[in-house]
Amino acid sequence: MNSFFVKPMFGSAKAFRVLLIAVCNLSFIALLALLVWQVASYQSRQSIQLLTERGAAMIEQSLRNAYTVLDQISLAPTESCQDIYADLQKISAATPYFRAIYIADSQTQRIFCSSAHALGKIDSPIHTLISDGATQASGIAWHENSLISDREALVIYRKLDNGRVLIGVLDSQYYKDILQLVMGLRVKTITLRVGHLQLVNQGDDFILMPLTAAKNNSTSILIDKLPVKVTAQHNSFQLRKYIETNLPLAFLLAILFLAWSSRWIWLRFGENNHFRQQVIESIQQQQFIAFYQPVIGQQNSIAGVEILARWQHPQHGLLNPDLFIQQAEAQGLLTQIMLSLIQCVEADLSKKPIPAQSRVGINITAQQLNDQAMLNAIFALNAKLKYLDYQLVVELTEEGLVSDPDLANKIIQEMGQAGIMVAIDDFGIGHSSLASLSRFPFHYLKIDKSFIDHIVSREKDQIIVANMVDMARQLNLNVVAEGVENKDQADYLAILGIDYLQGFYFSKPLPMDALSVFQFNTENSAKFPYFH
Ligand SMILES: Nc1nc2c(ncn2[C@@H]2O[C@H](COP(=O)(O)O[C@H]3[C@@H](O)[C@H](n4cnc5c(=O)[nH]c(N)nc54)O[C@@H]3COP(=O)(O)O)[C@@H](O)[C@H]2O)c(=O)[nH]1
Repeated sequence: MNSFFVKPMFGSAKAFRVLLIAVCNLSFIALLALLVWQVASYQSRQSIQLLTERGAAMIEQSLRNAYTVLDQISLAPTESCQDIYADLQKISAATPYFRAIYIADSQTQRIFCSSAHALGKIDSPIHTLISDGATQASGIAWHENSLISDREALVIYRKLDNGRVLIGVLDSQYYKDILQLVMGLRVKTITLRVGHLQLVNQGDDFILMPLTAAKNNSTSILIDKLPVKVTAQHNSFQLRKYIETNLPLAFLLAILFLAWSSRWIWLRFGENNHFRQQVIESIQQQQFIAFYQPVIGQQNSIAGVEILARWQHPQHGLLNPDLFIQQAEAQGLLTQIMLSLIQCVEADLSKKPIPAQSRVGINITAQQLNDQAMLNAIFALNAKLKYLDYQLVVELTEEGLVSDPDLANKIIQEMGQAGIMVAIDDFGIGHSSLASLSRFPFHYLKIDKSFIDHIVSREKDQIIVANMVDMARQLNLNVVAEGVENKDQADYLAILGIDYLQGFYFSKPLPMDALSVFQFNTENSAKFPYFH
């Protein structure tokens, strides 16, 4: 089966986590890209808006100035062109964006005076400059040529009460320069719309053309009280520039997010975290329960039990401690499990399911000797068991005792003083079993199953076990043989004079219900007697 589909017992498969990280991070990158695009578009729009407003403000300022200039010219109705020609020339020359000033008569619809013609004399229909013939009080419009040149010009006029019409021809170059300077390369198309015509940039130059609909991605500013609109169409170059500006920050964000989210997903859906969460939930739901393996004594009856933890897992069923004790200890969860287990044991044993004065063995790791909460629980359990007339036996393996022998010694002594017996578990397989025996004040010695497995057939094991028993006698220690699986082993060990036997031949570890009805001489147990 594809490993992707194989769900580990605790946590998700690596392939699943990698896929989750990839999906999550790709989605984030897509979102980030969209965000960068949106921010850059916004910034670009804002900058174009600002530029357009600035350009429109400059154009408005110049147009208002131009009207003010026209308004300064006072014309008596009878004044002839010769009388005012010099003034017209002076005003026109002094105002930078004026190309010429003309005077027309609205009655005759003729232009009769010009600052740009010799002696001011001109005779031209008013329509050559003002298409509506000055029917309004004032106006402004693009004109494809002025009367002086064939270059386009912006024409403004003011109709006076006396029937004269003052016409200002403004240099289009001036407006082109404003637009070019203010907006330059930053916009794609710049349009100065006046009346029915618009001045539009094309390449480096501007052309006059009929109005077209403004593009979607453009910004327009209408100048107050004038039919003049400045429109700028956004430039993709500008957008790209803002995208590039935002990229370093986006890149940094992406790196931070990718690192953080990958780690989070890995841990959150990883075995350790999953395991931790499940353990915590299971403790709350009291899913750590105690099984009890009977220990058979010389009277061929239950002399005691060993408490063995089981995890009643909601998905995986009943789990043996090999599947969780080590991992729990590595994650600092073992003591919490043990505290929960002890609660279960106290409740179970309060029903007195085994004979009075039975030994009740509990396994604790050497590391837990450093754990005050664990020690407190052990001393409290001892008090409760004493009250129930049971004897607590703490089973320790030698590995770890040696890491801090002084502390271990102190605690074992304190336990002894409190009436707790201490057994050295799995005796004989460690590096320094004998040294441990000499160093620590044990009460029990539990011979490891590996010496019992071949006790009937292997002479060396027979010699070793016989010497262990002999040594234990001399050291005044009780001896338990672990892992007795058949009658031959049990018979052999009984003859050797072992105090207690424990193993599947007598009984597997049992839940409390089964333990309370367990009978040593029923069909599920070995025949008795073993001890002669
Ligand atoms: N710190 C703690 N350690 C604990 C606790 N509960 C159990 N353990 C340790 O987990 C190891 C595995 O325990 P378990 O799967 O319960 O196995 C025990 C017996 O079922 C097994 N056994 C007993 N007799 C026989 C037998 O005849 N044949 C056979 N194949 N197995 C047998 O041995 C285990 C008990 O061993 P020991 O502790 O050395 O007496 C085990 O190391 C437990 O110590 C806990 O609460 N805390």
